[in-house]
Amino acid sequence: MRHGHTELDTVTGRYLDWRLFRRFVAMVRPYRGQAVIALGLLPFIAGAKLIQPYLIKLLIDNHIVPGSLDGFAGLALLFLLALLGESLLLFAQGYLVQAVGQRIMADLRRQGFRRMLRLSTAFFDRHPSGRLVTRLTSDVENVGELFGAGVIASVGDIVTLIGIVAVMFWLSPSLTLVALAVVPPLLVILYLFRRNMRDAMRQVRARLAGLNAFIAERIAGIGEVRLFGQQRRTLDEFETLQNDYRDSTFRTIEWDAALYSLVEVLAAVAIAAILWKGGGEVLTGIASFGTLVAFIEYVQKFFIPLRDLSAKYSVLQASNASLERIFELLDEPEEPVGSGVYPHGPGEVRFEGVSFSYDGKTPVLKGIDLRIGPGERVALVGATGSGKSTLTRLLLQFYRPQEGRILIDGVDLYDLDPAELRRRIGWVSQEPFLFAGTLRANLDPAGTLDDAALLALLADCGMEEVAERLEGLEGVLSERGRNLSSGERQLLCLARALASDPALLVLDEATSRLDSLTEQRVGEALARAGRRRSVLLIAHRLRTAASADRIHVLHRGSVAEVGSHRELLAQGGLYARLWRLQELNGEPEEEG
Ligand SMILES: Nc1ncnc2c1ncn2[C@@H]1O[C@H](COP(=O)(O)OP(=O)(O)OP(=O)(O)O)[C@@H](O)[C@H]1O
Repeated sequence: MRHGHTELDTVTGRYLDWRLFRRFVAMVRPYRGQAVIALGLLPFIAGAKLIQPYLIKLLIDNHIVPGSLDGFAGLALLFLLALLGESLLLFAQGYLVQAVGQRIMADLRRQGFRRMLRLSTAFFDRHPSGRLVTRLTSDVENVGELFGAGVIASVGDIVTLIGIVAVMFWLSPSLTLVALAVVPPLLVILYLFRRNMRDAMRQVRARLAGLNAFIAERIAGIGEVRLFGQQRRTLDEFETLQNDYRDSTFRTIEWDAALYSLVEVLAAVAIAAILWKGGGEVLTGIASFGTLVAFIEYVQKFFIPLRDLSAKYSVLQASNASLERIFELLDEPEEPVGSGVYPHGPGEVRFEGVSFSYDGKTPVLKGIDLRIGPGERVALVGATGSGKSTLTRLLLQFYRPQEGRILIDGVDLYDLDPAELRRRIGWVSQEPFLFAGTLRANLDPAGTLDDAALLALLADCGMEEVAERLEGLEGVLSERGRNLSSGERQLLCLARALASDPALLVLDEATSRLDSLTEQRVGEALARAGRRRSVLLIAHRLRTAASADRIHVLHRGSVAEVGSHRELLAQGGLYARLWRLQELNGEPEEEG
């Protein structure tokens, strides 16, 4: 099970993909004003930072060493102002960067979620929900970091570095060369760090996605976890996943700590070398004491951006995986949609030679011909897995057949706007799904019906008591409608399907969870409702299907028999056998 998750969260081969990165930078465009201000503040921040050691040098050389207080206070005040200025500018810049970063994150999440809502049903068959949640949460956050901690801060570091080296050269080229002598070993350390850190960070992210997917799946199936006594095993699998995640996090911490301490050591070596060489220059009068002190300050400031730059470069590289995952989602082709209006004809539905496979290999429906005339009641029966629900999913444009056509009043279904199509088809699926929210919002998502109509619908579907218990239309349903029984959920879904006054009603085992009395009552309501519209009915209990105008018997994805109940019984084929079997099992005969 564990591998099922981690395999999906593979660490990709590429490190930093500049094409993706450029695309990310394009996302900053709407906020370029703020981004430019944040960048524009960088030279001022660097200036405020760099002037401080120089002011110390002036204080020492012009006032402390000669013992002159003239102008001392002014310089000291300037030093204080430089410190304060640096802090204020850093605050303003940090705020701007974070604000832009958060906006980019919100944009990415919005675009990702909007895209998800437009993707084909097949996409969701392929991607576990936990992983999709991770893309819109942690992946987006990683990418948000790219802007703030990554791009802008790196530019800041580069500006500071260039400034420091320039000032050091200006003050003393010989001391600068001594300080820069530690740069080659530093580069080796930074190279090793970068290579190891980016791998470790990408592991962290991949493992977090795996952990999230696992948690989401097990929470969704918590009942089954308990039912099969799998708590212990689930906890063990969780522990393994989370230990892997923790271990990969430890690796990043180790590399980070190692980098910090090694850079400190090199900085100390550089300072010692400057003290040695600079001390001699001070004694021989080549350099002033103030220059030496300022140099030590500059060297310390020189190592910080170098170290940070390297750390940020690894963040940037590691974010590639997140960028890749987000853009992959944004590039996922949307479900192709037609734009035609629903025909205002009598409402004939026709399947012509329709074949379909979910994976493109295993055929699920084979050359289906089926007609639902205006106002007709057509039933689909057949063994489990014979393709009945799949046929209804094609009718709702959830999937597209590989062969054949589905026509509504002669118009190809795939030329129609799916939103319009789905409004005209009332569908009650085998697994009724309700959203957390009020009874009203579930019953009439479009908000088009008044209270009286909604209450009448509920009464028609035998839901008065439930509505009373929930204290009316504003009564709240919990997630997936868990505070209703499965039969009650089915009734509510029926009422919801009828609420839009559909031209065609598709009932996929829509009354399978009801007791006989309720089923009879709902059956009458459906028969009343069905008088004004066509009905496609799927039923395992044949007596539910018996009253249909025509019954199609599906067998392994093909239509094996077609006819009315009487005709099929007379044929003595599959349907007749099934009917006899159900009779023997005590299903009351009820011929239509
Ligand atoms: N999303 C899917 N991805 C891949 N295969 C699927 C998917 N949904 C269904 N199938 C396969 O398609 C076949 C037909 O499934 P379908 O749900 O249409 O059967 P059914 O006749 O409605 O069965 P039941 O009576 O159990 O509801 C089955 O073999 C099933 O395994």
